[in-house]
Amino acid sequence: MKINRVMVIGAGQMGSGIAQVCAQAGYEVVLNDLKEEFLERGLNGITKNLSRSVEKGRMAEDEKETVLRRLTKSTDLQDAKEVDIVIEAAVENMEIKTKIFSQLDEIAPKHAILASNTSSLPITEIAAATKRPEKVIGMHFMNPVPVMKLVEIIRGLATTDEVYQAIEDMTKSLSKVPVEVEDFPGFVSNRILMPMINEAIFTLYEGVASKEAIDEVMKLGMNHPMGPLTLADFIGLDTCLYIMETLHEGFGDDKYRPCPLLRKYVKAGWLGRKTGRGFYSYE
Ligand SMILES: CC(=O)CC(=O)SCCNC(=O)CCNC(=O)[C@H](O)C(C)(C)COP(=O)(O)OP(=O)(O)OC[C@H]1O[C@@H](n2cnc3c(N)ncnc32)[C@H](O)[C@@H]1OP(=O)(O)O
Ligand SMILES: NC(=O)C1=CN([C@@H]2O[C@H](COP(=O)(O)OP(=O)(O)OC[C@H]3O[C@@H](n4cnc5c(N)ncnc54)[C@H](OP(=O)(O)O)[C@@H]3O)[C@@H](O)[C@H]2O)C=CC1
Repeated sequence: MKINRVMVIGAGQMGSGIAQVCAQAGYEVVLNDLKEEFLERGLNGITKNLSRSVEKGRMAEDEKETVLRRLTKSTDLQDAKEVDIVIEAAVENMEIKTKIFSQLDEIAPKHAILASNTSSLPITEIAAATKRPEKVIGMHFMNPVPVMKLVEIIRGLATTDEVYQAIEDMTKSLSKVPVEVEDFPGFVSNRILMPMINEAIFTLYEGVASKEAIDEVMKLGMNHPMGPLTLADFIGLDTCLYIMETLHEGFGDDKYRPCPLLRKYVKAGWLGRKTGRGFYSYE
């Protein structure tokens, strides 16, 4: 299965990172979002990353221009007509994702793979919104995409070996390391990471320590590159809450109950770094 043309849906922090690494690996990339301004923001981020690589002498200026030329903007899903794979990285919401997948199923060529970068939602349920569940798969990148090596690959119940192999090959072509996991809520990464972050928020909520102290303990004591509250801000508190809700509902176990403080911050619109305020302020 030959993949040349890629559509990435969602030009947020994940979608723009995925578009960047795909373009750097030589794929033609259509980056789709609802509005032109989100695409501009995503492309500005990509340009900044590439410029930093040029400044550091890791990339030539003409290579940067070549990479940028491989990226096309789109605000119309109809642009999926000529791609070999779509990687969806819109918000972590089942209703939105299933709507996108059922539309893509009508638009994308028959041979096209429909992949989701979902952090936690069941791939089998997303696949059921299409008439090609055998070509639907989870391709879960980590944030920041240009830096992190892992891609978790999740098969839905109907995903074929051929489609799995194509995604594994593509992951390697992006200089990333594929790890296969089964389709259960949160997969492996967020089943382990997100309860740790949620517990850090409970620790703050219960007044056990200040936010700085909690982060310092995990950074200096456990050698984590970022403390859990800084990491939550980095991921996005809305995304953290969606993931906890998926774990809570999916396993029906109260050990996954989202911390009320997390809910409160999301209700306030304090979503972390992307909105300028979360547990910390970024203005
Ligand atoms: C929620 C989910 O579904 C799954 C997830 O993704 S969970 C989140 C997983 N990610 C993590 O846990 C990240 C934890 N944090 C880290 O690993 C590090 O703090 C970090 C890599 C983000 C930054 O590292 P740092 O050493 O503190 O900072 P810094 O020196 O500025 O950056 C290191 C390198 O990363 C690059 N980098 C940092 N942020 C970047 C970004 N957003 N985009 C591109 N490159 C970035 C820098 O340019 C730098 O590159 P060079 O060394 O080659 O110059
Ligand atoms: N943040 C992280 O660390 C990680 C996140 N993920 C997953 O990646 C996905 C995206 O997360 P992230 O990039 O952080 O989120 P962001 O909020 O940064 O970006 C999401 C983007 O998708 C756009 N969008 C929403 N609905 C649609 C739609 N119907 N069609 C096209 N674009 C749409 C949003 O626009 P608008 O602003 O208008 O809503 C926004 O620009 C989620 O599923 C998340 O769980 C996976 C790994 C790590």
